[in-house]
Amino acid sequence: MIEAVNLCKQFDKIKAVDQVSVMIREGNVFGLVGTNGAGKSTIIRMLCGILRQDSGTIKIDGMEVYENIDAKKLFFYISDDQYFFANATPKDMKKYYSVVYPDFDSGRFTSMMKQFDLDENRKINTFSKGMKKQLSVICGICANTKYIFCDETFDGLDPVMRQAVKSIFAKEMSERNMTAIIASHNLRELEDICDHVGLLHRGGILLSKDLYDMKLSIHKVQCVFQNEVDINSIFEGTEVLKIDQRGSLYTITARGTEEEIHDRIRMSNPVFSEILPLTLEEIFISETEVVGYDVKKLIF
Ligand SMILES: Nc1ncnc2c1ncn2[C@@H]1O[C@H](COP(=O)(O)OP(=O)(O)OP(=O)(O)O)[C@@H](O)[C@H]1O
Repeated sequence: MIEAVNLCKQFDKIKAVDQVSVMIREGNVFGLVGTNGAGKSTIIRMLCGILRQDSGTIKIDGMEVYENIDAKKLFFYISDDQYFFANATPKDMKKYYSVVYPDFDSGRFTSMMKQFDLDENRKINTFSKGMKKQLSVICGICANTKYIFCDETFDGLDPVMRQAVKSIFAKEMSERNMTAIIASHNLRELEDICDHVGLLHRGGILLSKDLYDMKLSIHKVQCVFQNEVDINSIFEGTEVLKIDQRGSLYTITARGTEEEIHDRIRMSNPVFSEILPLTLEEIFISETEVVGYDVKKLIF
């Protein structure tokens, strides 16, 4: 488990990270989403022990991470500006990582390179940006670490490759309970892979939720009633996040289980009612609107 409590980091006058606390459970995929400059990379760099926090604590499996080799062996970090040795080939990087990570799977590295159609013997500095990203992902997966930190890893990959990488991640999670922390400025990118999303804004966490819980606890219903109704009295005692009315058609987003919402609507004799699926984007918009933020400006 990774546990960070009240992390703060300041660069001169810039408060890059301000009192951030996160708990990342084993086997989970934690998405860190936020605009440019929100503090995502700074948090990941602190979690990896590259930067030292000004205050707060970070524990990976109970160990401090800064300058602690035992803790660092537990994870692989794919940074947004990946580093490879000058003039190195993928084969050189494989040799290097085999020394750093005791469980590095060299056989798998070779077979994944073939699968991704990358040449192990070609100089990495002749690779395209996307090819370098693919190589980093292959190195990260083959390191066989318990945790993997990814900073904008899907950026720069074409849509087919993005899906391929996501399914490799999903397989690692189901087969060996790998835990991933993925930073992205795009919420849509995280929707199909994350279990938990933290929304970062100006160095602080605005919202941090389990996607499963979120999807179970907010619903959108579309309905038409026979007579004039007072929506607020139908939903009395529960929080209505949004009401949209077009003629006699209401679209209501409210907190509650599917059952609870259906029951309330049914009591008012609707002509028609249907629960509609909510995207992660809509959930975030609803959740942050109620605390006074226009999330569309922050992440879309
Ligand atoms: N080494 C540094 N020196 C000075 N300021 C820094 C440094 N690293 C980050 N910052 C500042 O800290 C803030 C957060 O930066 P960070 O790179 O963590 O954001 P981010 O959310 O990862 O952004 P992006 O999506 O653009 O990569 C920014 O204002 C940035 O200018």
